[in-house]
Parts: sequence; C-alpha cells; structure tokens
Amino acid sequence: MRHPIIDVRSLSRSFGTLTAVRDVSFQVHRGSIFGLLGPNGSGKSTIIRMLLGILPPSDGDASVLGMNVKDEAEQIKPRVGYMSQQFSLYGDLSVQENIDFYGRIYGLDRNRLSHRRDVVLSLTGLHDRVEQLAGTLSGGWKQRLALACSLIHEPDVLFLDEPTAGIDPVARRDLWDLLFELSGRGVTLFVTTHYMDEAERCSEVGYIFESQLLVLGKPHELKRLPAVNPSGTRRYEIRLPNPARHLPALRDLPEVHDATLFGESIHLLLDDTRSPEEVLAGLGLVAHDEAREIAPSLEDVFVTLTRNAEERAESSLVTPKTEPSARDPAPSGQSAFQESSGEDESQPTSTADDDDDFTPIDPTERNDQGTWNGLWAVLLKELVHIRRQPTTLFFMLVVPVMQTIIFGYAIDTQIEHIPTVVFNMDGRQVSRELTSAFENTRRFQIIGHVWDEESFQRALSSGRAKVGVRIPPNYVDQLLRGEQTRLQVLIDGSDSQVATTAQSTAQLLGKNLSIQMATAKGEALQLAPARTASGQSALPIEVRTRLLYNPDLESSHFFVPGLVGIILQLVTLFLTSFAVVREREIGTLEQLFVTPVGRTGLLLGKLLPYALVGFVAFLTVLVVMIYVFGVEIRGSISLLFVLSMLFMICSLGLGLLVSTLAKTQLEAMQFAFVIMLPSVLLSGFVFPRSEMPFPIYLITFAIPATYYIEILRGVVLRGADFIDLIPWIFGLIVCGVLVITLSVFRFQKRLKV
Ligand SMILES: Nc1ncnc2c1ncn2[C@@H]1O[C@H](COP(=O)(O)OP(=O)(O)OP(=O)(O)O)[C@@H](O)[C@H]1O
Repeated sequence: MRHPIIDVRSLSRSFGTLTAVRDVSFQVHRGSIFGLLGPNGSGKSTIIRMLLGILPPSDGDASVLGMNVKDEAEQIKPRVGYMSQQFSLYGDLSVQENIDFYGRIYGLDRNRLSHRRDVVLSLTGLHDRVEQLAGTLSGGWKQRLALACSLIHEPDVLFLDEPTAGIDPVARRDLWDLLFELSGRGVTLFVTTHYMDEAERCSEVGYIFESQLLVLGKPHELKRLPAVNPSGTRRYEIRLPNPARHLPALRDLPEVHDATLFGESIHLLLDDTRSPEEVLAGLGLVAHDEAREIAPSLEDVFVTLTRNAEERAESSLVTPKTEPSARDPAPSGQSAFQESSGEDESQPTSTADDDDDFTPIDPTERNDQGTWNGLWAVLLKELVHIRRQPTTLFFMLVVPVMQTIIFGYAIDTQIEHIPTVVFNMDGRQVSRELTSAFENTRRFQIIGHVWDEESFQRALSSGRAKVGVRIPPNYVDQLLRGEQTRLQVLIDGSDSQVATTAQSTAQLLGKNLSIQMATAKGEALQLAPARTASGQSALPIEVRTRLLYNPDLESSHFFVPGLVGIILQLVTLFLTSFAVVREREIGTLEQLFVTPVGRTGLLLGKLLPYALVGFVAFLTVLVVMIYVFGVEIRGSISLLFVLSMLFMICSLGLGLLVSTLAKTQLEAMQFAFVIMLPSVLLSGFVFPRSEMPFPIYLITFAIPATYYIEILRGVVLRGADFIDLIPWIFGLIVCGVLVITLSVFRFQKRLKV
C-alpha cells in the first residue's frame, strides 16, 4: 500500500472567532506536485504552517512523512524545506552567506556544505552571484535564492507558499522548470498559488474557499466535474468590444447559465438549444470574430465552484423560499477568485465607451489643488493608525503621566535623610542626646548603631551608610571637665552633593551645640568656657569631618562609574531587543522556526554576539573612566568583571523580554525607553535614592541598574569587597533570575498567534 507523504485529516484552525481552516482533509503522495489554490485569506498559508509544525491545529490531525505535526514537529523539520510567501532571507548577507547559514543550521559539515552549496547554486543558476548581497537581488533571483536555501539540506518535501508572487512571467516559468526538475528527482512539492497556469502544471490540485476545501483532484478530472458541465449546456468563448460592460446584461438572460470575463473575452455557458450569435444579436451586439466552443479551463472550474459555494452560503442565510439560480451573478458581480487572478488574466477596468478613447488629463489641472492637497486624507489615516495601535496610545497617554508623577516625586534635589551610622563609645545620656541632635537636623537619618570599629568601617565601605559619627568614650567626661571633646564624622565623599551637605551640616551642628552649651554653662554655673590643652578658650565640641573615598569631592568620580552601568545596559538592551524584533518583522524568524534550530541554540546564538559587543563597550568605558577621568578602581577588578557579567546577562534578558513584547522595531524602541528611563532616574545614578519618597524608594529595588550601580560605586570608589556587596549581589541575582526566566518563557519557539 502506498503511504501518503502528507496526510491531512479534518484539520481546523481558528483565531479567536475567525475560522481560518475548517475540516480540511487530503493526501499528497511521493514525488507529486500538489497545488493548493484559493483566494486571499482562504487559509492556504495557515494549512502550511500547521503542516510545518509551527502553528498548532485547533482540531483534527495531520502527518508529514509519517510523523504527526502535533507531537513530532521537531523530527519533521530536518526533512522538509519551506519557502515562505515574502522574501525572508537576510538582505545584508551575501547569496553565499545566506546559503551557508541555512546549511549550518541544518547541521551540514564543511565538506557536505561545500558540495550542497555547489549543487543548489548550479540548480538555481546563482553561481555568478555568490558575492552579491541578497537585498540587492531582483525579485526573481531572490526567489531562486530562497529556493536554494530551502533545498540546501536535501529535503524530502518542499513547501512553497506562493513562490511566484510578484515575479515576471519568464522568471515564473524558469522557477517552475526548477520545480519540475525537483519533482523528477523525487522531491514532493506542496505549492500554493493564485495562478491558473501554475495550477494546470500540478499533478493534483485542491481548491480552498473561505476556509473549506471545495474540490480536490487532478486538473483534467476537475474539468470533467458535472457541476462544471451541466447537461444541456455548451461552453463558448466570445470576443466582444469592451466585454466587461456587457457582462451584466448577458448574465441576466435566462439561457445563459454562466458568463465569466477572461481578459478580452467572455466564457459563456449556454443552453445547447441556443447559439451564441443569437444571444448576442438579442442584445444588439456583434462579436469580433466567430464564437468558439471550448472545454472548461481550471479557472472555469474554480469560478463555478466558488459561485455555487457562495450561493449555498447565501441561501442558508436568506429565507429559503426561492431557489437560487446558477446564473445569478456573484454578490460582488465578480467571483472572489477572479479578483485574485494573476497578471495573465488582468481585467480591464475602464468604463469608457466602445471606441475605447480616453481624454488625457491636462497636467496644469493636476496642479490646481495645490500643496495642501491630501492633508485631510493623510491626517485621518494617521489618526486611524494611532487608534488601531493600543501600544502607541499607551505610550502616548499613560506612560508620560506615570513618568511625570514618578519622576516628579522622585527628583528632589534637596538633600535630606542621609543614611548615617553611629558608633557611640560613650553611651551615656548626654552622648545619646547628641545623636538625636544629628537626627533633628533632618539632614541625617540614623540607620543604625554599631559597637566596634570593624562594623563601623564596613557600614561605610558597603555603602549602607554615607556618614559615620564616632563619639569618643570620654565624651561626657571631657564636657564635664570643661575640656574640648572631638567628635569624628566620616563622610562618604563619592557623591559630592551629599558629602558637601553632610560636611557643612555636621560642622554647623557642632558649632550650634557648642554655643548652646557654653552659653548655658556660662550663665547658670558662672563657669568659663572650655579650654584647649594649652589653656586657651575653645568651643566645647569640635566636629572633625573626614571625607572618605573622594576627598577632592570630584563630581565626575561619582557619575562616571554609574555611567558605565547605564551604558552597558543601553547597549545590550537596545541591540538585543532590536535584533530579535527585526527578524520577526522581516519574516526570517518564521523561516528559522521551521528549521531544526534548537530553542537554546537560537537564543544563545542571538544573544552571545551582543553580549560580546556589550563587554567590549564595558571595557572601553572603563578605560575612559580610568585614563580620561582619572577614576581608579580601588577594589578587586576580577570581582567587578564577574558582577558586570551578571548585570549584562540581566540586561540581555531585559532585551529579550522587550523583543517578546514588541511586534515592531518602533514598539521595541518604546519599550526599551520605558525600561531605560527609570534605570537612569531612579537607580541612584543621578539622584540619591535615600531622598526619594518611600513608595518610589521601594520601586527602585525592582530596577537591576540600582544594584549594579551600587556595586560599581562600591568596588570602584570605596574598594568594597564581596562581603560589603552581598545585599546588592543578592538583589542583582534575584533580578537576573526573574528577568531571564520570564523572557525565556515568553520566547516560545512558536509563532505569535
Ligand atoms: N496569526 C493570525 N491571527 C489572526 N488571524 C490570522 C492569523 N493568521 C491568519 N489569520 C487569518 O486567517 C485567515 C487565513 O489566512 P491565510 O494567511 O492562511 O490565508 P491565505 O489563503 O494564505 O491568503 P493569501 O493568499 O492572501 O496569502 C485570514 O482571514 C487571516 O486573516
């Protein structure tokens, strides 16, 4: 028994409420050329996608080469080739680079690839153009290249979705010659087309109309169908002047069963009791030459079947009292099939008189409407575009409001609540009052107390605290003895803005406290003010500030390390998201999905080059930071590199996530901006996070750049080590795992449906 190469059983596919393919069944045998015909939107491409295993059927079943399309799609892919409807190869790669790419995807080794390349180049006649960029080839040559790529792995079955759409008749004929050659070599061909002459060349043809397969068979069998040749009728070809104009009148005649326009002539299905000359004479018409009796063409077959299907559909909608007549014109006056027929059968649309004259438009008249012409039309069209794109509306209306509110609240240049840690070695009531005095200025916020020197230093080097207040053990004693006491305030100088505020506030506070104490003591106890060791009078409290990490308060030292993070994210996020969306837009992603390329292979293959570019960008910015801005790296460079790689993985994941959300490059750009803006404004890169309102401060923890910028500043400016950075590293890992999981999960190796 002969097993079919393609076996389709009651296959259906719906998109929401739309049924694109309904209960379709057919079989295709080895070495045959199966042609699937049908008007636009009838479901041809949907059937191919299901057979290729990139679109799951809603119902029914199908197998290709004996393998089920639902469960064994991955096994089918290495054995089939696919030429999609639009040119979906890489325009910026040469002919050879495109062919080699597909050869490698199908796992051909170097020798085999070289051999197969020669075979497909000579088969398609492309050997003179191997160096030419694919994007610069003409339509016919692009199709040849697409064919070459789809044949590189010697597939058993080749699916060609409208392979000749948009190419000239000679190129069409050449391509069909190639297909015949392939069929002769045993390749099974599944071709969709709108062209009747192509349908005639197929060994078997299926005609699909409004998602249903109307008829299936060999072309000569279809022409003998009783529905196409009703008994008591004959078919004639008549040539009239301006035939389109007389078509309605002919169709209205009771003896005319069907009248269809074919270029300059009409195919008339007539009662065999009447002659065409009689019928024409009745309408006062004279044919150009004698009417010719003809056998039905395939186009006659499909037009008739389409009409019958339309009439059946209409009669099931309209109250079924009156029997619809086979002669009734299709609702549009023309069948759907005719509308989609090819260039060979182009129909005259002129309504000019019989003499076919036309009056040329005076060129001066054309200019009368002026430069404003079309404004209204273009304006309305653009408004419709905007209305139809919910994401654009979202980015235009919702995002700006959200951003204004968030950034408006977050961006407050007044410095308050500087995180401060206290090392109180005295611990008595008066020393605690001093701590409160710091907090009462509102500039400092005491985030904790430490009890040993190491914790004190770590609080600062980890970046948890920006200020450290060290109260000496004999603070109260010295005050009571009337001696001057020294209060040490260590300030993280990385952010010059925060450091200057902390420095001046601390010194002012010391002076104010001293004056208060001196005044109080002097008035109440009649005591002299404090004296220095040498006996000179002095303020009781001396605040000694010391700027750590960036003693010269260079603002570039603060910004440049952060900039490294922002640039690294910018490069990787934009490059990755654009790279994937571009492939989706030009259709090459679909082309890749039908190859055996693995999900991980596709993902890593796409991401690694951008990771490399991102890494080079990172190194470059680091070199500029050190040699141009003079910011040296105090901490471990290897730690910095490892953590930078972690952040880069996170950014690549974000780029991938954007690519799964956006359908176009424009959308990808908008999404990327929505991610970049908070990374710049809320991550602490420009404005200190401690100054932000609490809800926004919480949001900053959801931004991976927040953690990386803290890590960068820690390692570069403060020489922070792994222990110092544990909370930030942990945060970055959590962000990375979440982003990568989400993006890989969304990056399904399936078409978006
Ligand atoms: N991903 C999708 N989401 C929603 N509808 C879809 C999708 N893909 C196809 N359709 C719809 O399914 C129907 C069949 O489409 P299909 O592309 O299979 O038609 P076709 O016969 O190949 O048309 P053409 O000859 O114009 O290429 C159409 O109405 C189309 O709009």
